[in-house]
Amino acid sequence: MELILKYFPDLTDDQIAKFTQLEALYQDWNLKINVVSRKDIDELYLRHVLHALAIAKVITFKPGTKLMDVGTGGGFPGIPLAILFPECSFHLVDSIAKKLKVVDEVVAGLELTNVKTTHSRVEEIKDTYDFIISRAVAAMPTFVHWIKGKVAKKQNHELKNGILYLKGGDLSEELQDYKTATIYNISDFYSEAFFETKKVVHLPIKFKG
Ligand SMILES: C[S@@+](CC[C@H](N)C(=O)[O-])C[C@H]1O[C@@H](n2cnc3c(N)ncnc32)[C@H](O)[C@@H]1O
Repeated sequence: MELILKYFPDLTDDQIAKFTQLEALYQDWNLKINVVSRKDIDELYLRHVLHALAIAKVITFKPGTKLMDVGTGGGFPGIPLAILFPECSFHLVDSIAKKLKVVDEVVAGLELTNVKTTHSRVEEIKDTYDFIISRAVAAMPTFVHWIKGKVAKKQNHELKNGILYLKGGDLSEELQDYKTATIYNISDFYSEAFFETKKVVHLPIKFKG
């Protein structure tokens, strides 16, 4: 928990309580349904929570912002961001029901009223969102194809709209066709060695006309 407070010192008591409770909930549920590897559970705050919150170092979502986490798995990056932005709504989607079972239990345990989950492939989702967030799900060309038509046209953010994707490694080849993408090095925000090669990619979605 100290790790989270090191980089997010302005958390409310409620947020601190929720981030603290998160670890026990994941440990408990992971024993029943393995969605997070043993090593990752031992370093939950570093590998999952802080990693997810790197998106909040790139943008502060305004109250009312509508987000979808595509391929949320065990709830990342959606759950930590939903704790940090309680006035925004988060739709967590995954095509594997077992993983969402854990997410549903964690959401219930934390009494997160701003999160809903759907068991579905994202291609089947019909709604639109201000931002689509994701980590480790698909290469950008596939991902952009999947979320076509799912980003809302209204632009009420300095970053406008679009995709915020947590990715690792060298992205130059994967992003070569996306000239409007901005890549943020997470090591500029956090000093832990774990983040050395990790990035947040923002890809705005442009509309014709
Ligand atoms: C490597 S896991 C990443 C999970 C989580 N985002 C994380 O970083 O911990 C990829 C997840 O994407 C989900 N997934 C893959 N293709 C999908 C699709 N088309 N629609 C929804 N979920 C998908 C998988 O079921 C899996 O849970």
